[in-house]
Amino acid sequence: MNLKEDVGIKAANYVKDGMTVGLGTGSTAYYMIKEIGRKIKEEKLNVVGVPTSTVSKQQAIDIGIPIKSIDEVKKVDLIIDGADEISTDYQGMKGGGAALLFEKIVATYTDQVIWIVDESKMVDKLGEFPLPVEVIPYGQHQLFHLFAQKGYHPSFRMENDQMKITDSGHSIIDLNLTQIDNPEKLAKELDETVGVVEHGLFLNMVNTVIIGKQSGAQTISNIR
Ligand SMILES: O=C[C@H](O)[C@H](O)[C@H](O)COP(=O)(O)O
Repeated sequence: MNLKEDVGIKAANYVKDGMTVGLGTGSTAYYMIKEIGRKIKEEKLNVVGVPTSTVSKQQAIDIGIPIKSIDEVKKVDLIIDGADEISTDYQGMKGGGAALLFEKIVATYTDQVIWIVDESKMVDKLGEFPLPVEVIPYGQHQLFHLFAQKGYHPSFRMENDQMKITDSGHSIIDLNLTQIDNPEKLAKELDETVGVVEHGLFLNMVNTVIIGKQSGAQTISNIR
């Protein structure tokens, strides 16, 4: 069974007629977007999608999901998105696909947040996956040194031997932390660091998690 496909399809069932839906990014969200496209075509589902990246936007356009930007809608009813790690207390890390900024903006203005993951993403503590920090290019090497001095083992995100540039023109510094004991403290510290635009800690944000398992998907609702 393709676990990402399974949870993508299950999550699309939360989308009801007339909703405005945040379209997450990544290899799991891909299946959710595909399923919403199918429902529009075959079941005449009537929805508007708010994409969180140029990749999701293009996929939505290609399969006929009507889209609007976050600034063109009054509010978003639901966002369905992937995650890189989810801890046992349902805090998340995102941004492995460099879409964290738009994902966090859309999630912030959304009534209900659903994350879809395969079981490999469930962890005791966040931090094994490198924490993405989106930074303004001006001064980014100073920031890199600052993170190195703090022992955060930074690395610039690369793509085809070039620095990865996000949809909003920023760079990404990944922090190789191994384990994050206090995500709230680290999030606050990064929020207060000049030059940091956003980071991949998505704390106290998710309402529902759908976990793909070989034995059958598990849905955890009413998280907050
Ligand atoms: O920037 C990318 C997003 O945060 C993704 O949702 C996250 O990286 C998970 O992606 P995937 O489903 O491909 O593992």
